[in-house]
Amino acid sequence: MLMTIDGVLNKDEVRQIRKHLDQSDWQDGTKTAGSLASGVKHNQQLDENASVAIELGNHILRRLGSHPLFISAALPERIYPPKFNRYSGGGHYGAHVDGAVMPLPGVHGTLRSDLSATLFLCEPDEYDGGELTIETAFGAQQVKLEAGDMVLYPSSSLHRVEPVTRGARVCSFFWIQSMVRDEGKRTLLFDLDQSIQSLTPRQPKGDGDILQLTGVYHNLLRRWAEV
Ligand SMILES: O=C(O)CCC(=O)C(=O)O
Ligand SMILES: [Fe+2]
Repeated sequence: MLMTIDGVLNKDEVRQIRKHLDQSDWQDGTKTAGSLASGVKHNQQLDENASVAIELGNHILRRLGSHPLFISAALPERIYPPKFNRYSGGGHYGAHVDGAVMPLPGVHGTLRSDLSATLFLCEPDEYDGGELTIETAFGAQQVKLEAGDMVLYPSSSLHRVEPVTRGARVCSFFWIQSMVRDEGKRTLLFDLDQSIQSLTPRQPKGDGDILQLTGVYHNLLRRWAEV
């Protein structure tokens, strides 16, 4: 499932984050390209060990942790510390698939990438090009969101970032290991949860049917979650 999650950050937060990012040292992104991406990556990234990257990343993680739509859709078990990238002057990222298993920086342990995320930190009118093009079963989808909005898509998808021909595209990007690895099962749980959420305010408190549906949700999660 490819979905957008609006308002992960408000415009004030984006402004603050951009103020820090625009003053930061950006490195050539090819330095951190893994074997799957080498040769196709032409962008800039913030050093993931820089204190500014760690602090801004933690702020994004706090916002994600209290975002009901993100939790419902991703069922996160682990989130890679958010990274930051910048494309300008024709910068682009050719077609690739993200690595399946990544070492987590700073700790012993790894993350299996089930979902990939891009959180936009600039408005669409600040740059030309730069669409995130994701191949899906229904054809290629082009994504270019407002600042503060985020796209979530399966890490198994072939994707690319189109050349930025004017201005600069600044984003945060990261990966999520979900409690529910299987995309189809995760989508069923998301649909069930969203239906329960929309029915709940319309029914009397303690309604037996909603209670039963909520039980079904948790019992499916109990069967499918790997924690
Ligand atoms: O910049 C983006 O939106 C995606 C970046 C990306 O695909 C990656 O770093 O693997
Ligand atoms: Fe990628």
